[in-house]
Parts: sequence; C-alpha cells; structure tokens
Amino acid sequence: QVPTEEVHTMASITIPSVETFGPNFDSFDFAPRTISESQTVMSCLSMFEDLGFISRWRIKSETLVRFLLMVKKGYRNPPYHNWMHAYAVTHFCYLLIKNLHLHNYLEDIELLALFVSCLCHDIDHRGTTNSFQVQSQSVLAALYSSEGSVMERHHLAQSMCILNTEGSNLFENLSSKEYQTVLDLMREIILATDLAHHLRTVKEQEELAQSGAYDKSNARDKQVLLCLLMTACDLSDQTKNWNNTKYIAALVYQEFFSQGDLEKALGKNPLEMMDRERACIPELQISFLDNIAAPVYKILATFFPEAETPMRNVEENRKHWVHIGQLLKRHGNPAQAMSVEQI
Ligand SMILES: Cc1nc2ccc(C(=O)NCC(C)C)cc2n2c(-c3cc(OC(C)(C)C)ccc3Cl)nnc12
Ligand SMILES: [Mg+2]
Ligand SMILES: [Zn+2]
Repeated sequence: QVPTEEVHTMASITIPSVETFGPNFDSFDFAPRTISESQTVMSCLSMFEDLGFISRWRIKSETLVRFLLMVKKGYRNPPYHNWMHAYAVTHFCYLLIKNLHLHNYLEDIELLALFVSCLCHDIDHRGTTNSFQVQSQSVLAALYSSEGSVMERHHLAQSMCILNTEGSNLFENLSSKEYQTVLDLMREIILATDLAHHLRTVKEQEELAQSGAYDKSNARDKQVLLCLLMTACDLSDQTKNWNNTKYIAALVYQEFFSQGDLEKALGKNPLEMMDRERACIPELQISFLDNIAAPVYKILATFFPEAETPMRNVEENRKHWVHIGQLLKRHGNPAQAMSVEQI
C-alpha cells in the first residue's frame, strides 16, 4: 500500500517532445493555429520543457499544468482576443528564442518573463479597445483610466492573481530577488502591449537596431528590445501564410465591427475601421501593415538577420491585400463594405 502523498507526487506528467506537434514546429513558417485547441496546453508544456525552463527554474509539472489551465480559463471568447491568440503569440516567442539565440542579448530570467507574458498578455480581454472602456465608462476604466493602458493593466492584474494562487505559482521556486525581477519584467512587458505605448517606442527600437550598438549590460537597451520582441509576438499572425492572414482579418474585424455596433447603440460614432457600413478591409489592412506591422519585422530583421522570413511573409501578405483591393474595385462596388465572409 503506497502512502497517499507518494502516489500524489508519483503522478508525474509525461511531457511529449515538440516534434510531436509537427516536424517544423520550430520554424518561422509553422502556423500555430493549425494545432487544435485541445492540444495547446500539452504543446505549451513541451515548449517549456524544450526551452529548458522546467529544470532551470525548478518548475513542478503539476504547478505548470495548473498555471496553464488557469491562464487558458482566464481568456474569454471574443472572435480574436481569445486563448488561441495567446497561444499563437506564445508560439512565436518560442520561435524567437529557438531561432535568434536570444540568450546572447537577454538574461535567462528576461526570456522566461517574455515567454510567460505572451501567455498572459491579453487575459480576460472583452474584445473592445481601451478607448471603448473609457467611452462606455466600464468598471475597468473606473479602475485604471487615470493611469492609461486600461486593458493592459487588467491583463497584468489577472496574471498576478493567478501567480498568487496556491498551486499555480509558476515562480514558487525562484529566489525572492528573482521573483521580484520576473514580476517587474512581466509588468513592463504586458504594459508595453498597449498600441499607444508601442507607437511611442518604435522609433527608439529602430534607432537601436540601426545603431548596431546594442549593449546587453544596458538596462534601457534590454527594455527596448523586450518591447520589440513582445510586439513582434503579438502581431505574428501577419508573418504566416496568406490563409492565416485572411482568417485573422476576419476575426479582427468581427471584433471591431461588434464594438462599432455597440458604439452606435451608445449614440457614438465609431472609427471607420470599426464601422461595418464604412470599413474597406483591404485598404485598412494595407495601412495597418504599412504603419504598424511591417516596421516591427523590418526592425527585428535589422537586429537579427535570421528573422528575414517573417519580414518577407508580411511583404507577401501585403501583396495579397493589394490584389484583393483591385478585385474589389474592378468587380465590387467600392462603396459597399466587403462582408467578412467574402474575404
Ligand atoms: C490584423 C490586425 N489588424 C489591425 C487593424 C487595426 C488595428 C488598430 O488597432 N488600429 C488602430 C489605429 C489607431 C492604428 C489593429 C490591428 N491588429 C492587431 C492589434 C494590435 C495591437 O497592438 C500592438 C500589438 C501593440 C500593435 C492592439 C490591438 C490589435 Cl487588434 N492585431 N492584429 C491586427
Ligand atoms: Mg492586448
Ligand atoms: Zn495580443
């Protein structure tokens, strides 16, 4: 008769190797959304193992499983900002660590913080923007609007709650100094996922990349790089095949148009990109790629020549949008908003 606590600790989990999820799971061309949602938690276990995080940070496998299940449960089901977005973002972080040899640029604890931040960065997202929180006078706006980055502060707060819950504290075996450091890093990284923050720092990221003077001992340089890497993960759906890009646009505009409908119901005028009567998706996506996404991957490729593939794929996807736009002009009535299903 084995004593109960021994049986409990003996119930260790067998973590499959990453190859289980596909021969090119660690290539930039791998599309993580081809993994079925039922396999995502297991594949996160495999990524933690493959990155050496489990042994390096003495993470107990049952704690890791509980943490992952709590994080996954923490996501709601809007069309785009759901668990599968977090999973896709986290997979791109895995690709960056594996393909760009980031340990030459960042400390181990910074890579751990980046990877865990990807999992948590949009927890409990409602599919609406920061300005909608303020406009609709939501509870989250009441809590955080004076500091700005309303949603991002909420994502951070939710993440801290999970880490503070007995049995799902991923960092339970870190020293108190390491523990403080990893939480400070998660705060910086998750708050950096606010688009407004990104638009304020992208110039500095470009200058640092072009200077070729990145200094691993310079705290500011490391912070700027971490923000670039987080945004590159957050937008990584744009670096995959055209089918993926098309699918993502359908999800993002379902979310945007629902917010636009809510704003109209509140007697407000939505932005054109949120107004299903006015939005022209190919046009909007070309300007999103030109103004937001493409510059991120150009800067990334300037830092890391190995990151050429994602940058090329974004350029490829832009060409598809131009072609769709021409088709629409030639055959459709440009004034009529293209229905999401037609994409
Ligand atoms: C396919 C795709 N189209 C988008 C089209 C427009 C916009 C948008 O917000 N335009 C506002 C104007 C003022 C520029 C975002 C889009 N977008 C994002 C996204 C990125 C975000 O912020 C980071 C990650 C920091 C860049 C935050 C939220 C979102 Cl939804 N992810 N995928 C997409
Ligand atoms: Mg976000
Ligand atoms: Zn996100």
